[in-house]
Amino acid sequence: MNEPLLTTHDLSIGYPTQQRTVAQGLTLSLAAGQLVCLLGPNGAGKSTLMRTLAGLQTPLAGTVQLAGQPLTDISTLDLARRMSLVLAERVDMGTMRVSELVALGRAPHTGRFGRLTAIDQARIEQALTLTNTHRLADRRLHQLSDGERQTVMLARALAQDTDLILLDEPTAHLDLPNRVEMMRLLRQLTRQTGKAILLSTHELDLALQAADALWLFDARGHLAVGAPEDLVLTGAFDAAFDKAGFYFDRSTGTFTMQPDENGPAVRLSGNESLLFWTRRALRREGFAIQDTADRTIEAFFQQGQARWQYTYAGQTRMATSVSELLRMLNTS
Ligand SMILES: Nc1ncnc2c1ncn2[C@@H]1O[C@H](COP(=O)(O)OP(=O)(O)OP(=O)(O)O)[C@@H](O)[C@H]1O
Repeated sequence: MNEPLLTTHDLSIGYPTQQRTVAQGLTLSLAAGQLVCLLGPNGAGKSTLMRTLAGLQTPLAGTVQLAGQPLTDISTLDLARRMSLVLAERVDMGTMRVSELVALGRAPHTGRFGRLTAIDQARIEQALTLTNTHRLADRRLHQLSDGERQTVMLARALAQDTDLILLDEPTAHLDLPNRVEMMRLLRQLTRQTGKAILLSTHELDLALQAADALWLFDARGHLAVGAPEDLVLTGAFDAAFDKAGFYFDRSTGTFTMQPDENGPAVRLSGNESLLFWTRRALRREGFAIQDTADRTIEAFFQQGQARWQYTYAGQTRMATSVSELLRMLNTS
């Protein structure tokens, strides 16, 4: 494990004027080269922790240290050279061009007159290339979609070229392929450049796949820390998002709606890929799936076409789609 870059000791976070403690006793560590995802239900404390780690909010108690140095001892300029922050809130940048915004990422490095050197230009180029935002460089910020703006904000943070990057919900406005791409890029950055990245997200599935570690808040402000798989296997993951009506299916790693199971029981066998989707449909419709049931369904492929053979009370019928199968079950 690399040296810790960001550490907290017995940290309490919250809002003193409202007498609101969001979480306490947080002793955390983020190492160089690590991608950590901060997860938790709405209102658990993710943004509050992010802002406190970035020095935008004063801790109620305890300390935050960057490479062993208390955050409070680091000047604003030095902090900007070592830590970049992308917040979820939309910032009104007026008519600034994308290329100008990304160049602003170099401000902590460019000295009094803000003149860009060849190194600064190279970092800006690299940030635009990595985030695939070259094509937007001449556009004005108010002409971007929310997802494009989010990616451009990451480009600015990359141009800042800090060892530590904090991102509050960087995938919030992205479509699925771009969410996956963003996670892949962040993971690649930690691997190739040794940067430490902490991001808060509601993308549980992607976080489980991409993160080296999770910091997982539950609704009461308790924080569990560990490898994604360990937090799933210990039950911490289910518990953090515990709510009536759905459950975390450990065999697929997804949250699933709790089935009503008020319909008759069926026995299901056959081709694995068909079984997965047939099971989903049966559960949604309230059928219980049991190995001892009288109603049996065999799912298989015949000349490349999916088929479901349904047998009940000595009668066998063949369905050519899931919806046809459901109709048969609901009428017999
Ligand atoms: N300025 C504030 N003053 C007082 N309480 C606040 C303030 N901002 C947030 N809170 C409260 O602090 C708690 C944590 O909020 P926070 O925004 O950190 O949660 P979050 O995990 O980021 O939520 P979400 O997933 O909804 O973005 C919530 O109960 C919230 O109501």
